[in-house]
Amino acid sequence: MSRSQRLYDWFDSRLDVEQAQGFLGKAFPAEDSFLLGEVALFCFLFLVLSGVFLGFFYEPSISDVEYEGSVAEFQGEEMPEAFVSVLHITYTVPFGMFIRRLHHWAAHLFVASIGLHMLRVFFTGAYRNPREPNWVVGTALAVLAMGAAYTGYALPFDEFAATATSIGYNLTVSVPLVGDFFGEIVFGGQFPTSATIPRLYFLHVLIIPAAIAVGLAVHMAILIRQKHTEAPRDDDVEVGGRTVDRDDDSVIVGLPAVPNQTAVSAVVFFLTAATLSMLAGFLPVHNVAEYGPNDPASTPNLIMPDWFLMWVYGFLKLLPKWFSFSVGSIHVSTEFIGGIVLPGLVFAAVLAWPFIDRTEAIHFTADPLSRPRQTAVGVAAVAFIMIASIAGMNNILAAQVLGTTTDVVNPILTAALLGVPPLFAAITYFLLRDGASEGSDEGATPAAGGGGGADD
Ligand code: HEM
Repeated sequence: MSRSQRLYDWFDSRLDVEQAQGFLGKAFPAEDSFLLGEVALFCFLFLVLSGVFLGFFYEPSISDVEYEGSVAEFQGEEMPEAFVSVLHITYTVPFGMFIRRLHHWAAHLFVASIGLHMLRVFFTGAYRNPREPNWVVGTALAVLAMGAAYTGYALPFDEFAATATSIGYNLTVSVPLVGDFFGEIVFGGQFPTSATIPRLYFLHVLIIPAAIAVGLAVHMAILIRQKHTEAPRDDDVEVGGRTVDRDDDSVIVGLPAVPNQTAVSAVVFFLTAATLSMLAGFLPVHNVAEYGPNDPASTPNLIMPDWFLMWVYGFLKLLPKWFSFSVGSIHVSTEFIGGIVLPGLVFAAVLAWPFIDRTEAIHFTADPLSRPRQTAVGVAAVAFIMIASIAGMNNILAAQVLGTTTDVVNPILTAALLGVPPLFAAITYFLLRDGASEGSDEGATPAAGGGGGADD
């Protein structure tokens, strides 16, 4: 008996590997866009690993300490400990700057890949019956990912990031009746108190990652239970000596999980690692030494959230200040409407979508070109978020691009936000209408091809 066979038998007698073989042979459809979810998954892994490294050196406190590090301009100065520890990570700890940058880029790639994954699921109709629950779990994961990035933004406690984070505090306390309570829980009271950074740190390193990990476990469990969607097949497919009918939706045709799909996933893993390493090696991130420690007495000229929250900032910029009212003793402010109500409605619409676009249970994905209505809605939604994001940068657009003031560009941006999405939706609909047979969601998408496995 060979050594490998003996090793196999050793494990088999203890772990019943034989029984797991059915699971290891499960088929995974061979579609490149299905790998976006894996990129998000691997980014989360890199975030946790790099975050653990940073956690060894970061100090979640804003008590003043004397700086004695290698940045000459701060020598001997009393500064918040959180800020000092980030300078220490960046300039003194071996590989500190690299890991800090890697953590930063992994966070951005995480959110970006989630966004693209969500668009893939939307445009191919993979959210439809019976996958609505996974769409809902996914939406929660997207919110948590943004929450993780937001709570991490303020941790260096430099002037720029701390001021941008204070916008979140203002939005939180703007919620009628319960705002102050949540401001106390999340920020430890009036931003920034000595409790603010410890609270944000606690959320950033424990509560939100744990919630993401639980959400991911549920997301993957539902995926395995329901089986992955698959592109419609052109023809019957020969797999492992049996013929699978082109319309047989009880069987998945794809690569066996082990070893083929595992090899593909390994490539995605190493490509993600390589991309993040390249970014961390060559692209600097948020330069804390340049901004200096947070100074509650001053406000930086430019305040900006991260790009993925820019659309929310856009709502805040476009809503006129008079757009607020009172009901009895309850004041409904512009901050509350622009920063909480409107984004809340956007997420409510996202959550509700699979229950609006209702179908019979369906296994195959759809061709976006054969779904004029749904694709038109998707195009309008993307246009809406992009215009709102441009509005979030209205001051840069006005001063640096158009050489004018925000008073001039704001009405144009408001008109664009309300007018362009419906216009794009109408154009998309009319362009696709003739080529698609409405109601037949499965258009002429070419089949994913055979692959090596079939999974009942
Ligand atoms: C932390 C964030 C997320 C991670 C790591 C993640 C990961 C994954 C992975 C690995 C898959 C299987 C491969 C694939 O289809 O790409 C998947 C499938 C799926 N995801 Fe996500 N996902 C996340 C967020 C989301 C979001 C924001 C949505 C939508 C709102 C979503 C909805 C779905 C659905 C419906 C499926 C099943 C698709 C199918 O069967 O074709 N996910 N996810």
